[in-house]
Amino acid sequence: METVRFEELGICPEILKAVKKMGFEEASPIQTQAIPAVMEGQDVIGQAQTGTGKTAAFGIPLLEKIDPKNKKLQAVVLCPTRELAIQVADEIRNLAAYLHGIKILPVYGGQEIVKQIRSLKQGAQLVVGTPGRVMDHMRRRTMKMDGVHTVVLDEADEMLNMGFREDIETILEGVPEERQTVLFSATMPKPILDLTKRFQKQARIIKVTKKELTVPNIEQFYYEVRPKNKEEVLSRLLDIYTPKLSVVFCNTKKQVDLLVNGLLGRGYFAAGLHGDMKQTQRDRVMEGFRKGKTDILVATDVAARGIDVDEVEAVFNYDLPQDDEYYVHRIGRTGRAGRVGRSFSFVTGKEVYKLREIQKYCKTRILAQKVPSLDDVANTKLELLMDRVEGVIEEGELTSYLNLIQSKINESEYTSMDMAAALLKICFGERADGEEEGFGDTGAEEPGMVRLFINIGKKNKARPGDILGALTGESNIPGDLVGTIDMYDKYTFVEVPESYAREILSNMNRTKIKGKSVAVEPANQK
Ligand SMILES: Nc1ncnc2c1ncn2[C@@H]1O[C@H](COP(=O)(O)OP(=O)(O)OP(=O)(O)O)[C@@H](O)[C@H]1O
Ligand SMILES: [Mg+2]
Repeated sequence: METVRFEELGICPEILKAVKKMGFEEASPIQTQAIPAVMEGQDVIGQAQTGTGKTAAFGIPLLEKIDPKNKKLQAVVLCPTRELAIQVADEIRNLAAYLHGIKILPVYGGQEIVKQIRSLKQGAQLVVGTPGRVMDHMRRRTMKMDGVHTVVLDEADEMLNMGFREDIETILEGVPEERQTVLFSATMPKPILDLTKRFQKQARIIKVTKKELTVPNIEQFYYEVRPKNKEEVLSRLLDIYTPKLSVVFCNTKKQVDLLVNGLLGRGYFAAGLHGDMKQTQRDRVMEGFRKGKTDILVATDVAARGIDVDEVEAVFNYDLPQDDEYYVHRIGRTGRAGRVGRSFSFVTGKEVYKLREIQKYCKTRILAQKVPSLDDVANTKLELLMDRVEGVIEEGELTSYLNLIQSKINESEYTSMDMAAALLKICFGERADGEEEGFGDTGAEEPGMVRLFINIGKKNKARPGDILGALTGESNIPGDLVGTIDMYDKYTFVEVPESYAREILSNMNRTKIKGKSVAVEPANQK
């Protein structure tokens, strides 16, 4: 089905104005089909790929159906995670920017209930919430469901899955039976679809049919990786593809914490998100990620569904997801609203069979890739640096530098080529004309260890013993835990347990070895 203009969908001028302001030019296929159907009052099951605007597909007709003069609660959207509830409420609020008298409120666990009750008392007509908290408010009678005419289950298959099903039943029992019930998701497994009859009346299935479940504008790759090498491979891919923002999915909270520490130790801006964190901390992490202060979000499946952050250019399955559907949702955090994206999945041993199964389920191609070598990484870094050089030349304003070079050339035998090459070598320290083939590679061999680069200065005659002394003295790290100390010319590397890496990084810059200040940085710094 062709896309159409929003003007053709019978939407009120206020919402049309908001849609324009949000930069939507035409309605997506799911919006084209679902908006009129939901506006008419039909029960709908809407299935369309990730990032294709399902939120507005139910958000717009919901707003059309809310009577601003009636201050009672009229519609409820249920979402599986707190972050998604906040996001969906925000998107609907944007759509309602020019409508007066409609109050939209997100309610979710972990947020102060007293504050929520106060807001609810002021009369919200649309609540976007997580099931647990909504049930809580229903029990307290702070959410009265007798005026609710529409219920939306976003990520419906997840909401009707075992973990949420009972809660959803309880909530729907509290809502008048003549309600409209609307379900949306990018995936709708058959067993769940069979279940929907219990909640809906003659539901109309609107499926934006596509051969594949995943979005075609996501390039999908996989790598066969040994578990202990995953972190190293991840950093190489980050360095080579330099995604603006990325999401890395792990299967356990513990792995999330471990990986965040590892990435921080390597000099990346990473933050973790999982269910054991306090809500205030979760909110802070999401805010930092949305603003681009953190460029790598390491998360469990709490971030797999619905989360919409424009600039996510890569998704990593650090661990392969347990369910096929989750693969679709996880990689769908990139390539949204027509943008391009890439996904990288790590498989170990027999998981390669699991990957084939995922491929079959999604009807997509996931291409096998060779793990990039350190040389590949170095070449990319050099290319990026050269791009920057070009940019700076284009910008101009180089006169004072040109004069400096000219005078240096006049007083020596060097050519400008020599100077440029030398400057590049200084900027690009580690490469040293390729003589250290595979150099630093061993850093990945020792699990749990982080490689740090210590610049002890040219004239410092420090020996490994001195460095070890300073390291252990400053950071309380037991001497026997320090791995190799490699000294190459004036470069010194140490391997230390990642749990100490951060401490060392913050302490060592204030440390002196043999009376000279030293600088420490992660060896693989971007
Ligand atoms: N018609 C449109 N034109 C351009 N952008 C749109 C349009 N509709 C929605 N968007 C934007 O596209 C992005 C993705 O939308 P949304 O989050 O609703 O996707 P979704 O289909 O719910 O995906 P998921 O299955 O991952 O939840 C959002 O940033 C949204 O603002
Ligand atoms: Mg969504």
